[in-house]
Amino acid sequence: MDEERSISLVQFIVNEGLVPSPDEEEKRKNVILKLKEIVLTWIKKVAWQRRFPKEQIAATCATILTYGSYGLGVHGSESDIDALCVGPLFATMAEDFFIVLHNMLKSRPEVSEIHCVKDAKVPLIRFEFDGISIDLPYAQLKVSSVPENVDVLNPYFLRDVNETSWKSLSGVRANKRILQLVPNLENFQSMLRCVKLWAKRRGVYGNLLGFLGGVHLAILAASVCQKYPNASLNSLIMNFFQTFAFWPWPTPVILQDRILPTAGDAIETRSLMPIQLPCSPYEYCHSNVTRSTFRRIRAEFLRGHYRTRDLLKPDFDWGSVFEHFPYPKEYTRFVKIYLSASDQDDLGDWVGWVKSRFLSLLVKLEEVQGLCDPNPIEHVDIDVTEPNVVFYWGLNPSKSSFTDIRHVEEDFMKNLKNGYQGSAGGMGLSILQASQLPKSALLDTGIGKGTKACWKILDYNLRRTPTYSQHLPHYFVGYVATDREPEYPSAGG
Ligand SMILES: Nc1ncnc2c1ncn2[C@@H]1O[C@H](COP(=O)(O)OP(=O)(O)OP(=O)(O)O)[C@@H](O)[C@H]1O
Ligand SMILES: [Mg+2]
Ligand SMILES: [Mg+2]
Repeated sequence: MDEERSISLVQFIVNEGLVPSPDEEEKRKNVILKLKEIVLTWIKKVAWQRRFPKEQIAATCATILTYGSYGLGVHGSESDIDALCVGPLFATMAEDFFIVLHNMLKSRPEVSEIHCVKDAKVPLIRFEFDGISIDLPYAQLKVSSVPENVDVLNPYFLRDVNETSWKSLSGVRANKRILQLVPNLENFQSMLRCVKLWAKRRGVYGNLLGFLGGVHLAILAASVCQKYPNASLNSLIMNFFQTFAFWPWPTPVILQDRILPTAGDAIETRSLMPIQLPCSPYEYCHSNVTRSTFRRIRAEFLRGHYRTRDLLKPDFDWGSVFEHFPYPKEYTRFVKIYLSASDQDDLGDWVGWVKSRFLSLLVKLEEVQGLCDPNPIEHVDIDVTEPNVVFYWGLNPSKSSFTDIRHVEEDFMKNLKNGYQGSAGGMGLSILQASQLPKSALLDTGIGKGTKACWKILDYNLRRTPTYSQHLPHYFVGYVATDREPEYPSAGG
């Protein structure tokens, strides 16, 4: 039974198109090769500008290290490539990276949509290369040349690195450690692909809305793989749900590591779901989990457990585990968040900005409503002529008297206007009953009948190509920008 279920799960992953084709893989490899060539040319140019002797110019190198879902080998066709540029001590971030390298990239025919993201905790250049979205942060090592496959777990290379570089290195270091610690890489990768799909379908994926991000799920999955080194894919998934359905939060999830953190590395536990990064200084992986999202995530672990625990269930079907979360069935009331702008370009920037501040709206709604479920699915009202994006978040049914949402709207608008550099778009909040939801919101979850939807659904979690995705502004990088950093420590993000 166990084996049968594992086989059907592998088939399920393939049917869902989660594994990129060999052609796509080849394309990604080529992009990385080209990026490596570009940074090599760049570093020689910088050395030449510094008037270094010829031999030194010849000897100096910089490199690219991949991390994120690509680095773990669990990317889909829509995933970006997270690529860290690692340079030697003389190449500065402010000028050599953000000006010289930026200009070199910009002049390449393969590159489009290039933005500098300087105000994030992990500053980066974001662009499209041959149509693949790239996140390129920078780390500067205190060495005169960086070997192509530099070992960023080796203390020699980490001497005296500055704080920003340290944060930028954290994603690569954590990934590398995870890959070293999992007993069976292939099983881990298949498992993580499933877990990510499950989290997206059930509406509990994404750091920006207080759910779990790719790195959190990777550590949770790896911890189960460690505990059950010989388990099949099916058993790993079963154990994943069982483990976290009953996990005694806020006990942190920690990977078993030969190198144990020392007492000096003590970490705070203010996070509701602390998940420790598996590399020094063993900080908690930054997350935005709130009271509401905590409850939602836990309920989903439990549901997963109930759906998978009975190995002998005769009509077992993986499809039911990965069903879309039926918002209109689960909630009677919704808050509608309507965002608009005068053209698609402005809308892209505006929506990205608003999303980067969504957490404050969530916390506010939680305050007045006790519970709020931020559904990440984006809709477009095509009955309205102005470019727009609409969200529907589930609300606490027992607080039905709450209909005046104006002060929440005012508060949030104030927050949005603070620091926005583009031309601010529109934002409106209103309360809807489930029966007032547009048909597409019902269709999306398989509840509605097959009537023609007058709304278009953009699911940014599953597809990275909504109308405005080319214009994602620099604030929307999956990291919370520095000016709204929460109090608890974080690494990398
Ligand atoms: N909150 C965070 N805390 C620590 N590291 C983070 C955080 N957010 C992002 N990172 C780092 O950046 C990497 C890339 O993030 P990204 O948003 O691209 O997700 P991903 O895991 O690559 O998934 P996807 O396939 O959706 O791109 C993560 O794997 C992690 O190393
Ligand atoms: Mg990524
Ligand atoms: Mg990324």
